[in-house]
Amino acid sequence: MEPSIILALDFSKRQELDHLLSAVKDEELFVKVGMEAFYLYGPKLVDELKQRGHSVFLDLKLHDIPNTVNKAMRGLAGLGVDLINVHASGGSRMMAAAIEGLEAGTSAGEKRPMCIGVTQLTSTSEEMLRKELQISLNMKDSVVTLANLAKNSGLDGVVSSALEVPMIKDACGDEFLTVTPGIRLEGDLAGDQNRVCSPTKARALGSDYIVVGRSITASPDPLAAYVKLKTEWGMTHEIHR
Ligand SMILES: O=C(O)c1cc(=O)[nH]c(=O)n1[C@@H]1O[C@H](COP(=O)(O)O)[C@@H](O)[C@H]1O
Repeated sequence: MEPSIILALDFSKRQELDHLLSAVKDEELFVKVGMEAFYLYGPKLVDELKQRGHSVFLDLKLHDIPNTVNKAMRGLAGLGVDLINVHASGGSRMMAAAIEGLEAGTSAGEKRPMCIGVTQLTSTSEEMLRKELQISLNMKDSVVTLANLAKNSGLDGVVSSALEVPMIKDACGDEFLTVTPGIRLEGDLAGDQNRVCSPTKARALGSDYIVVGRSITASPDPLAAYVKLKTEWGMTHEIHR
């Protein structure tokens, strides 16, 4: 059973990353390693986090031709991460190839990493969708279309804003995982995020996991921020799968 708050380790300085980890050292953690840290510190960092007993979400948002994604996932599966992602807009063949690659790269007796598809990034607004990306669907319909595509391609869930979770659960079922970034504690700046939500509201909307970066990492007291988040999200909220 892992904690359902995913802490984004978005750092390019190893010292800052270690400082955060030492602030929350007594917590049972589900951490996320994204592009910022992985491109610099790579598989070694993932290995260290696993050695410390943390659950790890490797957030590299793969988006390429099916063959490349398949081969990349074969290698990444060997890192022993718990959760990994692709962009759902890469299409059904790409997503199916990702799952095949993960299965092929997972050693016998081990559990393959759960794989989720990013629907629309939480930094994307309704206006960007329409004007820049020229997508004729509104945000909720676009997110649900991509969630259905991800489900039918064999993925375990999706990344979206918490605001779209009820529609995703209606369309794809309760078991289909929803992982929701764009979480802000009251008073925190949204920054580059457009579709933001508080932890309390995310829980009420039925999110399975919330992803939190700057509300904790940019806080002068990261442990206090993490504990506040845990309280608002609900300490007893656990995922059973
Ligand atoms: O896949 C993700 O994790 C992700 C998808 C998305 O749509 N939006 C999003 O913010 N994220 C990640 O979630 C984290 C959010 O960070 P904060 O905005 O600092 O809480 C970052 O590491 C993003 O890369």
